Amino acid sequence: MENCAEIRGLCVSFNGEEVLHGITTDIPRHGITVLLGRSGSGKTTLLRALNRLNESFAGYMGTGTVRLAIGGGMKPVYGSEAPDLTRIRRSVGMVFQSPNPLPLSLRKNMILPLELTLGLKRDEAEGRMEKSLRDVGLWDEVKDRLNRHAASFSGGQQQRMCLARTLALEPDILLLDEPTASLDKKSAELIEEHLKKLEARIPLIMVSHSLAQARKLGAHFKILSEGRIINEFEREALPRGEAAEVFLEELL
Ligand SMILES: Nc1ncnc2c1ncn2[C@@H]1O[C@H](COP(=O)(O)OP(=O)(O)OP(=O)(O)O)[C@@H](O)[C@H]1O
Repeated sequence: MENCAEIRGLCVSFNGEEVLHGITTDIPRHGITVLLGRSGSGKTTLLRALNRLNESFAGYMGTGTVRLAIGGGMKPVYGSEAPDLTRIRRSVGMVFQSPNPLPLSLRKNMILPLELTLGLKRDEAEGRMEKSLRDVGLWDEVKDRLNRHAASFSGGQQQRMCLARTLALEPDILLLDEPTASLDKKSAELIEEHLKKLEARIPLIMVSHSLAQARKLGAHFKILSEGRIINEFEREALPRGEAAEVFLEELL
């Protein structure tokens, strides 16, 4: 199976305390990979190891290797052979638990990263904005209100905008850290619907606390406990229907 990530002996510590203990795993290119585990098991830290976000925190230390399918081949993300950090962050998009719009209009939220990161001209950026907002089913809802402050939209709309803003940069891999945790059921379902469509286009690696969501979206599952992967399996291993959630719960 083609991989989007190959992780070998990954250890991460903060202030001398090791929180990931030699993780070795492959993440397939196709199908959503879901990271599950109890609170504090290291899911977010593992996700952040992929775009080197752990480095932004005080007291970080890491060893091991991570190779990602970015820029048309498998590339190390740590060490002297790695592309520069800006390039890595652009290639590995991330959507966080709560929407994080810039304190600007929705249009500026979408356009600025395209102009500043990709150097697109205004017309091109506007076109890309529309396409990405359509991808997340938001265009028709917001097209007449693009100059309104991003924070004035609903939480679900803001989160879809954040997803669109990340997708507009055309990342090679998309990381999702509990992307629906702050949303109501209906908004969460909308995001799930769009993630399901995106999986054909881009590798998605997602942390989720919702077993129902994991069952709905996951193709590959990795269960973490105390900084280690303790179980890995494919969708086919899940029992049918809601029994899948009981099965997953028992593994956590
Ligand atoms: N920036 C940081 N500084 C210090 N310790 C950290 C930092 N980030 C994570 N940790 C520690 O690493 C361990 C794993 O945390 P992490 O957030 O990765 O777990 P998680 O499984 O994502 O938890 P949750 O489901 O509650 O979000 C925890 O003990 C946490 O306190």
